[in-house]
Amino acid sequence: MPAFPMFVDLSQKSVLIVGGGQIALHKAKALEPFGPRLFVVAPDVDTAFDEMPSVTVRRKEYSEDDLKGMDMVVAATDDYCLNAQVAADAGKHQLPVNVVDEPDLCGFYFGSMITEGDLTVAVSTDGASPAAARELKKRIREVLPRDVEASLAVMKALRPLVKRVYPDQKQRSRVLNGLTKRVMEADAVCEGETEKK
Ligand SMILES: C[C@@]1(CC(=O)O)C2=NC(=C\c3[nH]c(c(CCC(=O)O)c3CC(=O)O)Cc3[nH]c(c(CC(=O)O)c3CCC(=O)O)/C=C3\N/C(=C\2)[C@@H](CCC(=O)O)[C@]3(C)CC(=O)O)/[C@H]1CCC(=O)O
Ligand SMILES: NC(=O)c1ccc[n+]([C@@H]2O[C@H](COP(=O)([O-])OP(=O)(O)OC[C@H]3O[C@@H](n4cnc5c(N)ncnc54)[C@H](O)[C@@H]3O)[C@@H](O)[C@H]2O)c1
Repeated sequence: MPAFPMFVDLSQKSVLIVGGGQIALHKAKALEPFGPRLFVVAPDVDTAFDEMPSVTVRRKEYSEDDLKGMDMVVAATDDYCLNAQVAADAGKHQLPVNVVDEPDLCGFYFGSMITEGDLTVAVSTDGASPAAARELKKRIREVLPRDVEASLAVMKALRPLVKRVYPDQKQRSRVLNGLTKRVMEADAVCEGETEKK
């Protein structure tokens, strides 16, 4: 059964990452744009974590106490038994857990993600093929308008005004759909002009 893609507000949330190597760092970088407080616990922690303001490092071995105050957990050590223990502890505390590369121990998966301003595209193959998820993400990125971030910023600014001017929901929906197409087309035209120069 495929997993449901739930877009969760992680700002003000605390995420524990157990493990401080390359894979833990990759997970931290994937989470960072979504604004959570990140806590990394491991005896050996990659120095790149020190450059990340949202990260608090605990240089020590994991213990169940580390779960206190957490909203979500990622197990990314190189020790399968420890990762399984983290998953079991998280279950006990009813915390959602991801164990890297171990779908059977996961309560949630990471998707293959594109983030551009307010846009998030996440591709999941439900673990069938992470390589295919990566390839599909690349292809999707190619068909996105180059300035999608700006288009969304314009639509976000216009939306309250349109809501005020068009109290009728159906009419408002038509106007917003029409405006969206025009804004995205205008971006495409500007892009062409920039390329000609
Ligand atoms: C999103 C991303 C991680 C991220 O970016 O954070 C991610 N895997 C990525 C890459 C990737 N992972 C692997 C390869 C090698 C090629 C291949 O195996 O296909 C590549 C490709 C590469 O590196 O080129 C190996 C691998 N991964 C899992 C297994 C276990 C198994 O298959 O049983 C194995 C085999 C280990 C072994 O061989 O022993 C399992 C999972 N990997 C997932 C996510 C979840 C399901 C995602 C989905 O729905 O498809 C899930 C279920 C759990 C999780 O980890 O969350 C990133 C997306 C691509 C991107 O955007 O770069
Ligand atoms: N590096 C890759 O490209 C890659 C790719 C796919 C899967 N993986 C898998 O992901 C896992 C992590 O890979 P990595 O490259 O980040 O490993 P790594 O060896 O760089 O890091 C392992 C981390 O686990 C920590 N750790 C060990 N015992 C601990 C304990 N008791 N408490 C807390 N932390 C502890 C270590 O301190 C270290 O920070 C491995 O199982 C690996 O097989 C790695």
